[in-house]
Amino acid sequence: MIHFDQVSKRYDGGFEALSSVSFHIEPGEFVFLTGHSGAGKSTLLKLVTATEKPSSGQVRVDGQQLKSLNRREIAFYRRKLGIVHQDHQLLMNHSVYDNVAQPLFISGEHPGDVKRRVHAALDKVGLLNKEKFRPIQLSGGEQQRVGIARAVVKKPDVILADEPTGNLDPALSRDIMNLFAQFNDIGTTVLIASHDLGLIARLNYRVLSLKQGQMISSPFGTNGGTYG
Ligand SMILES: Nc1ncnc2c1ncn2[C@@H]1O[C@H](COP(=O)(O)OP(=O)(O)OP(=O)(O)O)[C@@H](O)[C@H]1O
Repeated sequence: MIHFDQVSKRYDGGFEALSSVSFHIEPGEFVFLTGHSGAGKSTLLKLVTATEKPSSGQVRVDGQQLKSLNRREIAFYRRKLGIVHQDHQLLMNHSVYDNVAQPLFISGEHPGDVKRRVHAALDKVGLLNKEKFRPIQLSGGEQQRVGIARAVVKKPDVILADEPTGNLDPALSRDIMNLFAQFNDIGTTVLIASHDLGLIARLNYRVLSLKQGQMISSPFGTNGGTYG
């Protein structure tokens, strides 16, 4: 589903954030991406979302060579991705309902479908009773769940999450991971960047580890990895 072939990313200014990274993730896999701060995790995710382009090498997702896509094709490509940000990036002046509906409004869905799908997504994350609230009226964990509902409302093929449990306590972090596991159970490919080694160790998923821009463990295997 996600293929990196000898991918390097050098930012303007010359810093090489990723160096010749190769790995692949099969459809329906659940994979953690870990590494110290600055190791290149967010950069790797930005290459998958086509927010950044590789300086060299190839990124293919679901058979599509990302560097050959034009702006319109990138917007269309992103429809198959559900992206969860650490800081939620919610619209604070809008209701929970409107936040979750946002991707459907953007893609011009029929209003009847919007309501059905938003309610299904909110139900999945346990927030159906808070659809009229504004994000500011919710706890951090609830806000993160709104972000997840927004990411999954279009039934993406791939969920990408950058430190989705960064500010949450251990119990809430487990709840969030369980949610991702539920989406994975129905076939969604999941890639999560996380520092939380304790949480990762408790879950039996493949771990990709980056160290100073290099992939240092199990790029193709199925066992866990560490970084040090
Ligand atoms: N737009 C940019 N321009 C220049 N350098 C950048 C840019 N974005 C990231 N970098 C650098 O690339 C390196 C990798 O950054 P990245 O955000 O991918 O790391 P990370 O592993 O996600 O770190 P963290 O866990 O702290 O979020 C860092 O040294 C960072 O300073």
